[in-house]
Amino acid sequence: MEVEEMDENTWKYHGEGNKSLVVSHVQRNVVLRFLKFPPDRHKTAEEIFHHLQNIVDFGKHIMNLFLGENYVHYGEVVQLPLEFLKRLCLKIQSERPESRCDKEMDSFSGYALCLPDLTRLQTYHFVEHRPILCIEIKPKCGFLPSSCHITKEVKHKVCRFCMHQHLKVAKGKWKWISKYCPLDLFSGNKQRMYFALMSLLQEAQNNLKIFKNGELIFGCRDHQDCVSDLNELAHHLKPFFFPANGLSSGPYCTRTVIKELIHALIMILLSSSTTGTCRAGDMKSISISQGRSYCDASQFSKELLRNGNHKTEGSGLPKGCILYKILQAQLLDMLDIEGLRSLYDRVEQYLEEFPKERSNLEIDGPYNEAFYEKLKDLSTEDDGTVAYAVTKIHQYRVAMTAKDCSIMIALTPCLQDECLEQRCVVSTSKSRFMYSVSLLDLDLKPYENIPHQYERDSKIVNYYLKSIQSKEDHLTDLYKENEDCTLVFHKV
Ligand SMILES: O=P(O)(O)O[C@@H]1[C@@H](OP(=O)(O)O)[C@H](OP(=O)(O)O)[C@H](O)[C@H](OP(=O)(O)O)[C@H]1OP(=O)(O)O
Ligand SMILES: Nc1ncnc2c1ncn2[C@@H]1O[C@H](COP(=O)(O)OP(=O)(O)OP(=O)(O)O)[C@@H](O)[C@H]1O
Repeated sequence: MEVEEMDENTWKYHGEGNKSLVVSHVQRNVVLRFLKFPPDRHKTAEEIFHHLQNIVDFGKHIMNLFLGENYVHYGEVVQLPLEFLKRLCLKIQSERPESRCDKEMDSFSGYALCLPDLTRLQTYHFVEHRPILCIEIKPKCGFLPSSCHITKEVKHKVCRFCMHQHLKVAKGKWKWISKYCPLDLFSGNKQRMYFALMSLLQEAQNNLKIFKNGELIFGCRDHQDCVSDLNELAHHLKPFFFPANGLSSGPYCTRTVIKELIHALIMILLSSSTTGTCRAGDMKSISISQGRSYCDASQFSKELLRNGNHKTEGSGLPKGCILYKILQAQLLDMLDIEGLRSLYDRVEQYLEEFPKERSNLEIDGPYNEAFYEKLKDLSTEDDGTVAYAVTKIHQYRVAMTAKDCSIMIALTPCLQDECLEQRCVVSTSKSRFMYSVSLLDLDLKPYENIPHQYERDSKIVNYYLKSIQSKEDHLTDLYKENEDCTLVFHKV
């Protein structure tokens, strides 16, 4: 890092999640990503350096091979002056959403990750000063598990995202249940994908954000601080999608512009990149044919059923498109948390007896070629060994990472007659864009989280079953009340 960059005024608050906080440089296309911790649980500088280096290694040696080097930006660990960090931390504090302030940005260790600013185009750097849009999508888990270890039938029919919505709304995390269903987005069927993306625009939660020139113009920083006016969004998008024509404002314009955006996103999400190395090709494809390809709770499927159509089509994803790659990584969770829990207990028991073996089992890395090779073993025949359990745990953690990552799609208009390689260009009715696709938040999920995942899974499923049941009871009561009413009515 150059000394002049150590002025806190050249950095601004960009966003944060549950585990990290990001600031972006006001001129250069880079960001700093800091870890966050509860106030009383700070780690030593050495531990933080090791944690960040592990994040870089995991991106560089595992996710890079899995997903393709064009999509993965692992960055580097940088050391920063503590005085600068103290000032930066103070400067950005007032911009942080309240719901994220239960954790503090790590300004004590002096370490952070330096990454490219993914709201900017990653393919052509000569366009740095052009206006740019970036759409961030957190798609979540795109398949229904088919593991034989599953004890609740509903998990084979309703996806985790749709079930989780009920608990989130009950807890007050979000106000309304979203109509977005990840299975629609991952279906490869353009109609279903359109419905999924439109649903995200209607209820973005933390699954959709839109940035213009690096600034958030649509989406939620927080459940209490959401910018979600589609007319306002269309106003921002109009110059990008209809640069020359005087499409007037109003509901027709909003619909037209939003439609153009969604069509562009579908084309990009389904396009196959042929560039860059992606070693997942040497891994056997994992099929989801045993599980069904639609979710019973999806509004799209319900709508079809209501119209007498009993078959929800999935066209399948083209191999090589970003959604296909993410889905393949997610499918490494072959046993479901219910099947994994006993394997975790097996490893824990072993470690209790032989605590020094933890490093040999490579639970905390190193994330290298050998670790990648182990991920390729897709067998699910349990031979009762600790080695088998550890391999399945590694695969599960990679899958969970892919279930929680985000896609960044950056779009900038091509100039008239600008001749570019077609693979990075998307055409809409009245415009042409250069685009880049990147992935963020590819940190490996911790081993220690497994018991917590198990509990959360059963909480989500039980709450869903309970709320569906009480909805059914409510409908039965209503029906009975109506019957009573009818009787009274007849008497009169
Ligand atoms: O369990 P989920 O599906 O709710 O995912 C958590 C996310 O919630 P979401 O449902 O996307 O709103 C959650 O996101 P938010 O904090 O709710 O924005 C985190 O991404 C969390 O990951 P981590 O523990 O910080 O590494 C995520 O936890 P993991 O399960 O990925 O560990
Ligand atoms: N390299 C980047 N370029 C631009 N924006 C970024 C970058 N990295 C992160 N962000 C922004 O910061 C936000 C938080 O980052 P990130 O998702 O990595 O946090 P997290 O705490 O790890 O997330 P989670 O809550 O899923 O655990 C992202 O949603 C994204 O908008």
